[in-house]
Amino acid sequence: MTKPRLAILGGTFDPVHKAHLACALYVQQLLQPEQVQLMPCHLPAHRSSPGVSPEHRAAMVKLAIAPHPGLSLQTLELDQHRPSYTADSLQQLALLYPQHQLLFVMGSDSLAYFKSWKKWQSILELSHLVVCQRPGSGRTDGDCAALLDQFGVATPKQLAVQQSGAILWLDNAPMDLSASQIRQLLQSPQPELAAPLLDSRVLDYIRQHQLYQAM
Ligand SMILES: Nc1ncnc2c1ncn2[C@@H]1O[C@H](COP(=O)(O)OP(=O)(O)OP(=O)(O)O)[C@@H](O)[C@H]1O
Ligand SMILES: O=C(O)c1ccc[n+]([C@@H]2O[C@H](COP(=O)([O-])O)[C@@H](O)[C@H]2O)c1
Repeated sequence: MTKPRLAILGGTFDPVHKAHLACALYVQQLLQPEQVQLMPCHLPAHRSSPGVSPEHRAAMVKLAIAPHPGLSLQTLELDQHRPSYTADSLQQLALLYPQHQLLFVMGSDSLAYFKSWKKWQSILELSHLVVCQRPGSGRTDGDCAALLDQFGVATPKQLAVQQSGAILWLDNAPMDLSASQIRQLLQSPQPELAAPLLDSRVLDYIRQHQLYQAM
């Protein structure tokens, strides 16, 4: 019998935007995990601190996923007040969900520097990687080529055959947007340009709490 799946989309979500949601929904539809959990990191290990608090980032994720059954918030990293490392989080998730197959979801820009992540080999021992295409990061960029050579490019069916260690390169339509672009727009003289890139509830929350404002 095939195992139930749990997909995890890790991120800073500063703020969560429409490409995150599109990616999560694409994975949900294609791979039918029991849930796609959006897991905000507490302190990213690899970049400067987020613009807003973990509480605000989590609240925005909750609002963005509210209309989508099957998408949920995973607070494991937020609950631990320390830098977040994916290998450690997946280790904990494997204990919490011993019956499940874990799928770690990322954008192709993340795969491009995956070999610099802490214990990246153990991530592939604990989960499959599901890679959502992002403009500017193709199969030959950064670490992608070497990883796809070493681990192969899996099909959705192949994910069922092995418990972990496969890389699935999705055929999603790439979406050219980022949280940094949104933060910049929100601080620009035309903050309304950020509106189409965000779920409307998230935009309302940002306005209500006066987040990402120009200093
Ligand atoms: N437009 C996108 N297409 C595909 N994947 C994306 C896109 N935006 C973000 N992701 C992926 O979602 C995950 C979380 O991303 P993150 O929260 O850092 O958002 P971001 O838009 O990349 O933020 P920033 O611009 O601040 O770096 C990462 O794996 C990232 O690659
Ligand atoms: O564990 C690591 O070494 C590591 C290094 C870089 C990124 N990550 C994770 O990758 C996810 C996306 O990161 P980011 O910066 O695009 O938000 C997020 O869950 C991070 O915790 C993890």
